[in-house]
Amino acid sequence: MPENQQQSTFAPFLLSTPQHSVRAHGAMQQVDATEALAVARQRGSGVVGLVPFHPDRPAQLMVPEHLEISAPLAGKETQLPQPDSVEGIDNPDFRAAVAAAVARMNDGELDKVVLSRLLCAHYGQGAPAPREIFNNLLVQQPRAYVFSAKLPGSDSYLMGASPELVFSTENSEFTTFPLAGTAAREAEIGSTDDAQIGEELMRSPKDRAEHSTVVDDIRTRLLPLCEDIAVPAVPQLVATPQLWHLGTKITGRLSEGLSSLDGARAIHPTPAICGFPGDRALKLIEELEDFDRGFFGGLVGWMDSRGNGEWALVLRCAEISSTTATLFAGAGIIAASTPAGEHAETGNKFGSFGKALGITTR
Ligand SMILES: C=C(O[C@@H]1C=C(C(=O)O)C=C[C@H]1O)C(=O)O
Repeated sequence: MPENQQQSTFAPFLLSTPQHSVRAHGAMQQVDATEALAVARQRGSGVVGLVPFHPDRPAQLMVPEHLEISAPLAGKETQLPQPDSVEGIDNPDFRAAVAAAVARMNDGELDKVVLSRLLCAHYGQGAPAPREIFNNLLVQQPRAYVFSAKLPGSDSYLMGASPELVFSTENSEFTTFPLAGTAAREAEIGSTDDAQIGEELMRSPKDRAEHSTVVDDIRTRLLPLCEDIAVPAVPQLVATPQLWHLGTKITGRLSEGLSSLDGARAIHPTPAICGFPGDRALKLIEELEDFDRGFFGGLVGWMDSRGNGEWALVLRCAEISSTTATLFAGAGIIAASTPAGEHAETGNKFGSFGKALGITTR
């Protein structure tokens, strides 16, 4: 099948987690957040979609004709053709932005900001088919929220393998599992050295400070919306095939009448992807980043007609057009951050999507 036909038959929305997969079929009705559940109920379906990073921008939510929930999707790994060039491996502007952010923190303006950058792979002969990239992600990132969504008004797809759950509910029980604090798994996976890198991350004052800023803010924002909440005092180590993260699994009971999307939007964007205080971090991101995040750093997910579902952070992702793959990666900056360190961290984060494409990212 010619590549463009293959792209057009790829599902408009797919999400596969270690527990199940969610696939949208048939015509998609665009809805706004206030009417989404009523429409889903009326059509005997659910809601799928994306919420942008910027809290003031409209969400891209759909009620599909059918919503199929089944077993996790299995992929098949393929080696993809190499791009002609990759732009952004070294990004001096990003290092300068980190230095500027650190100066603002030393002036007492804010505690944390997440700054991100792009890596663009150019394919003169046409980018690999979204289906093939998606299959590689499924095989390579088996514990992630692997997602693909067709972007509104274009032939491009946003896809990725996110390790981070922003909010899920099952009846009124909720879970949010923020990650913040990162180390590259540079030693052989499962070796003593690998474990030691994780332990060092657990003991790192810089990463623990970055992490508690996130957990404290999420607790503050959720308290008015829930009946009870349990926040572990100490984070745990969370592994992806490429990285160690600090993570805290927060659980509780949401007040009656609130959906999984209500919960997710109450804490989005968390300081794991924006910063603290949120309004100052958002302004600084707009000042220091030279591109529009769009859905990067937003939410991707689904819910059933009763509002139960799950919303993951749009991370470790790329936008795939007919001739390019644009990868996104960010890192939490605090006063103790260094430009070279955060540049290396974002290079490592590109690596998870980079593996699916078979490209070097640092
Ligand atoms: C911003 C990204 O990741 C986020 C930032 C992290 C950090 O700064 O340590 C860790 C996990 C994510 O919350 C990304 O992957 O692009």
